[in-house]
Amino acid sequence: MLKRSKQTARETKQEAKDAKNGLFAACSFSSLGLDPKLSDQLQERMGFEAPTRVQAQSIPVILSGRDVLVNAATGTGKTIAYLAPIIHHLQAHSPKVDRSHGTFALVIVPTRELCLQVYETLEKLLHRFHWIVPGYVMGGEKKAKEKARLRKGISILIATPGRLLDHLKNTASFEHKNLRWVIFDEADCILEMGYGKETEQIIKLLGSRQYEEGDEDDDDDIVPKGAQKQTLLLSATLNEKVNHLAKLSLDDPVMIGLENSKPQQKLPIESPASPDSDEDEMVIHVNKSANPSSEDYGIPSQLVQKYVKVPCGARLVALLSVLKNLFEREASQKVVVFFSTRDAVDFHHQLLSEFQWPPNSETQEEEATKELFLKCKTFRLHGSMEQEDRRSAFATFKAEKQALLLSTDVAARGLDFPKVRCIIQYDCPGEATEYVHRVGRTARIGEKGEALLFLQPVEIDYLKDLKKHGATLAEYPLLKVLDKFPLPGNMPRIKKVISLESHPWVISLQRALEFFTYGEPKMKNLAKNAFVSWVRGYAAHKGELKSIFVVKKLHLGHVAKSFALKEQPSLVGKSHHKETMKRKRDERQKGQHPKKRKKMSGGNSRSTTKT
Ligand SMILES: Nc1ncnc2c1ncn2[C@@H]1O[C@H](COP(=O)(O)OP(=O)(O)OP(=O)(O)O)[C@@H](O)[C@H]1O
Repeated sequence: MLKRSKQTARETKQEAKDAKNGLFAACSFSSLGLDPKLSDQLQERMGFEAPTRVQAQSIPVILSGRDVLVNAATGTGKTIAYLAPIIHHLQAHSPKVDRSHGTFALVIVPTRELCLQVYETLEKLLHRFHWIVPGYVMGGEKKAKEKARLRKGISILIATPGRLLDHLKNTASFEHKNLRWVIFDEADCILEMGYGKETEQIIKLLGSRQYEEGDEDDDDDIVPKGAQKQTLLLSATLNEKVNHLAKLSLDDPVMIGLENSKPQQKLPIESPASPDSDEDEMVIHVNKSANPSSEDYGIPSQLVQKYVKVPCGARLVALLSVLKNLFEREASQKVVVFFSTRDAVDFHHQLLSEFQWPPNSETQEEEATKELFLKCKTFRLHGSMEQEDRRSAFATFKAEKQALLLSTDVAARGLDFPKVRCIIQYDCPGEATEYVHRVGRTARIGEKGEALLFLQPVEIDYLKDLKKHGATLAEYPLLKVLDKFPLPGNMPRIKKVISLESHPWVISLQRALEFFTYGEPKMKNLAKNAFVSWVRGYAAHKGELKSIFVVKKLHLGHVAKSFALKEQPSLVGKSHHKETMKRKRDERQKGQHPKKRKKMSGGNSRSTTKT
């Protein structure tokens, strides 16, 4: 037995080593053409022994001034790949860059947390180049303070699209006539989040790619006339959806990591307004005849991907059991759980922060042995939180060694939390791209990691969709894990469990959770709100996924159970309530028993913003 576990440990170590070997290039940062002080900073101060492959491929091309599209797996170091060449050029700039020259480089990112993260990396990189000023502007911050910072001058600016557009339109002192680099990090996400129109306006307001010849000479204008703006688009899931943005912003781009794309071609700067209208002008073109099943996204090879099949009514118990098992197996680790709505995050956060175990204590001694069901610190992150709470949750979770983060998709893109061992997708992501980014919060830079996707039996076809994109998942042995837990009191252990719901551990934990939820009006309200928004979110799945996540197939009583509610709240909106009543009336008239068909009747509820 011991021999086998030693062998498994050896194999895991070897796999991790292989992943690292495949990730790094056999060269040094300085051999890529970066300034020695900058290479030193990367190697000595930041501890990066060698560049990753994507860095080795991208840095020389970006240094050469070409526009670039970079598609590389999550956690492969794309941030350094675009920041290092910019710093290389700026530190050598003559005359020496100072605040009065305004902004030279603009990095556009989809979320506030990513904005702060890129800013932190930039600060570290600029350690020896104090005259280059980093800065950020983003939603949730005080505009007046940002205006003051922009007036003073920021050399490299990180921004979220909405706030950037606001400053471009309304902050006269925002100096950007020396702008030389525009970077869209997580380019596809910026568009998917509905920032398409803002992005087009930003591109327009920043002006054409070419600095106009013959402009009046200006002392602060230090970019040579005729020089070109350089634009970079990066993501782990660049696909045909970014074509419109690519056509608008890129000139003769070099593709990195887009093997199926068309060869480089010269593209018109101004393109027709309708996205992807002309196939010949597409920048990213997935060759479907070479790969008829669709495009593969880069998922780290060392990531262990699993799914757990759970009937709806047992979902909550399964989640708590999986988490307890994870933290009992390895106390010192970090886990992220993704939910589809903000209300669901709030409910589960409150529950996990307060729910104690064992549930029934009859004596004082038993009461004294009670402890939190999950002993780790639990954090939450979503878009309705106050900016300060968001910032603090993000920073604290990053620094913790053992913790759990419950989040919406706001944490799915780009965030780099060190040492996250496991990603749980309790609510299914939308498209496969979101799956890729969520799981990409673990197994970063060659580290090991696990990902677990929760699916109801009726949703199992989602696995086929993932397979089309190169993700193959093995089944998680849930029953085996449930069997490990000691049963409270004198509950008999049944030898053969027929269904998951009849498992004694599931029954006892579900009962305790419902007792807890009904113990406090606040908890019950959180559960009801979470139930309502979850059902709406479920109804909002788009495109082909609508045939997998069919709201009509939901048993709302079981959904309620998954929020520790004993019965289905009649809160899906008055229209739903009316519909249910009408259906029950119809069923009675037809002589059917209403309880036999307790499915969702209407599928027209729409989700609120998911993040
Ligand atoms: N050459 C390197 N050697 C070691 N670590 C590195 C190297 N380059 C970057 N890193 C580290 O790797 C981690 C991932 O980097 P980064 O966040 O840039 O990845 P990414 O490719 O942008 O991921 P995502 O697609 O999820 O946004 C960071 O912690 C970063 O500091």
